[in-house]
Amino acid sequence: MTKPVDLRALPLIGAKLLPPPQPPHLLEREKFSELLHNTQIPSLLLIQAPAGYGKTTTTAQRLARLDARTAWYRLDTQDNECTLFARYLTESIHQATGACPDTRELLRNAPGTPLQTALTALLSELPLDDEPLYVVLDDYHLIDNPEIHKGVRFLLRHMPPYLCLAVLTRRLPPLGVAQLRMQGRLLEVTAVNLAFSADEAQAYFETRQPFEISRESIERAVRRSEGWISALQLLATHADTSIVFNERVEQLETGNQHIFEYFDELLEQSVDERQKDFLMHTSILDRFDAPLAARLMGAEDSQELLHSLLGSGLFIVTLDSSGLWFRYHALFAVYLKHLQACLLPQRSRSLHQAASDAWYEREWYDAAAHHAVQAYDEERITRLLQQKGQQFFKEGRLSILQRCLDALNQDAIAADPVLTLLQAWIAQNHYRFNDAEKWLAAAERSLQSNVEVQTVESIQSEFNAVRAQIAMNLGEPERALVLAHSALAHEARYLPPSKVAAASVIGEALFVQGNLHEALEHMKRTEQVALAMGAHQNVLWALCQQSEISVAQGYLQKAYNLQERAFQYTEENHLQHLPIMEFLYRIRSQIMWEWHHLESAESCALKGIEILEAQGERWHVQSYITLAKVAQARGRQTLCADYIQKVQRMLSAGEYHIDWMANAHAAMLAYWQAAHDRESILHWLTIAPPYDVDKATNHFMQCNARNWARAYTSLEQYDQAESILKALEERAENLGLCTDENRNHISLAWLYWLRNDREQALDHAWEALRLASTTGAVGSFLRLGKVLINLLKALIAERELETMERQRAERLIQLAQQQRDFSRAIRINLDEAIIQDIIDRPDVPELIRTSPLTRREWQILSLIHAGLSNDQISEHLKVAPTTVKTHIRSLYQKQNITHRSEAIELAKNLLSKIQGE
Ligand SMILES: Nc1ncnc2c1ncn2[C@@H]1O[C@H](COP(=O)(O)OP(=O)(O)OP(=O)(O)O)[C@@H](O)[C@H]1O
Repeated sequence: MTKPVDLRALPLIGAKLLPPPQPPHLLEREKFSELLHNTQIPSLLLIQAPAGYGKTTTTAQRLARLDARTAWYRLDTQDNECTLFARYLTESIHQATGACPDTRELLRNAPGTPLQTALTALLSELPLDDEPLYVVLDDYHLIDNPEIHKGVRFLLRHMPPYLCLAVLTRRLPPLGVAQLRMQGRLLEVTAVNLAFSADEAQAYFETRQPFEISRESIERAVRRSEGWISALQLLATHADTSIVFNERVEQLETGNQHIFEYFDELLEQSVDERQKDFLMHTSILDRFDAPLAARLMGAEDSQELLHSLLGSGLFIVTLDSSGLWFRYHALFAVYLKHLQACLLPQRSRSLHQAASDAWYEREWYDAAAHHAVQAYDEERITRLLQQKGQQFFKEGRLSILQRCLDALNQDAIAADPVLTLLQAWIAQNHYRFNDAEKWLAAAERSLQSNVEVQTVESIQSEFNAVRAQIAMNLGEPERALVLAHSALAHEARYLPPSKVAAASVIGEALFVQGNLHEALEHMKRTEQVALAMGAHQNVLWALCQQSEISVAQGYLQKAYNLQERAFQYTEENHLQHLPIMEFLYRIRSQIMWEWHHLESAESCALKGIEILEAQGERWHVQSYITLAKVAQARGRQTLCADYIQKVQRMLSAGEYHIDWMANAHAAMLAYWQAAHDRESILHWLTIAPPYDVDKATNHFMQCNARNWARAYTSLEQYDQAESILKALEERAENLGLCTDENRNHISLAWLYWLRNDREQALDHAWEALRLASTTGAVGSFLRLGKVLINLLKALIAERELETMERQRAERLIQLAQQQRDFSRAIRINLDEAIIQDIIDRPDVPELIRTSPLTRREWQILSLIHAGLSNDQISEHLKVAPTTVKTHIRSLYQKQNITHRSEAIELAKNLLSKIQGE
């Protein structure tokens, strides 16, 4: 028999006392630059987060920046032996400070020394006052010996004030954390803090990937990984093109083998069979508390199991401050669902049924409906729809409504007017107009034989509300008006919000017919009725429509304010995830683009994509259009081309309203013009929707006709363009479509300028400038590209502009000058060899060698030296301005710089070496 190893006497492993090596693609994290100061030292720095969240890397990075004395101790399971723990601890402190030689000696000679004695000796040897000292206990979750916890508590009670114990752990250690928190001696960092933001992820990928990744993709990756760096790292390692990258991001939702394996190992190490059972049963839930878990498990001990799992450092997120509600981390949830489907497939249905009933009893009806759908349980779905379908509709919860209806038998729907109306509204909302009509007709047939004539009439009138909206969407406002009035003639017995919808159709019809004032008044009244009814969907719709009408009238600020009201309403009623929110974000992004607030325009478009993520790409067209426009304004040609391509693909694959098409075509034409792609413009003319200036009574018909004029102008067919624009202009002026007037004058100015008709060009430019004092238009001007500079310079020189107009013109010139043309976009490539050359020189500042800059940071330093502003750098490098800021902060931190002038000085010094000055 072999003798058991005496752990107390084992030699110490030197590597356990070394700070971890820095990863090769280390990202400086600005948000931690304020963490810890040598002046204010907490007793305990607790960094607690699940595996792979960056606890070790972030701590090591921050302590290195602080340049403080650090005793690093990486624990493993062997360190549960008390003396071994005391020896390593003493050794690490000794190596960092030279202190505690006697304790070190004592432990070497008497390995059986009790922990308490050893720690007392260690504390007695530490001076009472000294420079800050950080003692890091990394992977502390591996310690489960209560004696050691007791020893650490002892240490925390008696250690000198300059000493900070940094405990890095996956789970909460029993170290009297609550008391330290109350005493103000604790500093906590959690998974929420450690998670990478989209900006950080973008900076991280930019240093790693040679290809361009869209912000959309980055945000999706961060959303799905919840900023978990290990998953982001995996994406970076396993993708060599942007297409593969995007595929990997998609996989985060369906399941990635490497991540599954990672979680397999984690479960193997940290949970027992009973805990695993808990995970399997609750995996189907989007959120849970202990009673819900108990209900699904049918077990008494679920409270204890939950408690033990929370203590095991798994990927479980606490949802509220009461600490009663939890959910699984998004990627862990994907994994658990997969495991559940493999291990307990036969239980799936009954688990979902139990969950549906439990939620129903708690009056969380959409969760109840969700699980009823997952269980394919028609009975439960029907019961829920009959009781709550109207409420879902009123509150705009259309996604769950749709999933319920999709799971039902068609005859059951046709026999029920409420279900039919719900189904028809959903179909119309998805632009499946024929389907909607089929549902209505089927119900009419089915009901005719079963109910009285009067009832049939009133049902038909309610059905006409849907038909009115369909007619509206098909571009038939006259028919829409007739149907809407017929819907308003009867009480809405089955689905009261239908009547509000019919009323808003009348407003929409008036709007597209060019009766802006009347339309606005109508929409205001509709909003009031919807508010009184608590019909959220209709309230938001009415507000968005008022915003659209205000935009058409040229009052963009008023439209913005209306949108603010809608956002506020959303917040008050917790409606942030309703599909209609995409509409609100979309119209907000359009105003932001027009005002040249590109970052906001981009983030609103991305928000729209996020909201409709589950509905499929078809619904992202409008967001993609904005993203293409933003990319063009930033001079990012590849990205713009990608979005334009996507939009084209989607337009050719499905049918879209002329409003969407005209908007898309405008972006496409602007792109082709900037890319000097005459062929695409010529081709577009062969497939473009026909225009009719007489019908250009609204923004989309105006836009469509203007697109023709744009195309003709780009192709130097000026006469055709002129006749369209002149007729459009007259129509817009008569109807008070001021934003269109503004855009028409810009187009006319451009046209005449190209045709060398200077006087007319300046007349229209001046008029456009005047109108811009109401609209605030910027984006529509900048779309002209560099031509705008000469045009406006001539205007300032040759006409007597009022002060405000001149200032506006000057601002536009400035923006146009900063704007990058596609063809002129500059990419600066600093050669690796040259950088190495600089670093190798003996006369470079020490920090350049000890805190190496990334390639991107070198580029940015050289651009700062060249005198570019942050915005210009972002344009040059084709990255977001926030990314530039992140790089600059990191650069400053590394080189201990506080002002731009110092950066310029450093760059001058370094770059002069390669330039041989
Ligand atoms: N700022 C960063 N820049 C680049 N990579 C990082 C950064 N932070 C963490 N990483 C990478 O993420 C991975 C996980 O980081 P780390 O080991 O620090 O996590 P941890 O939370 O300490 O994990 P564990 O619980 O397993 O100890 C590592 O591969 C690390 O290199």
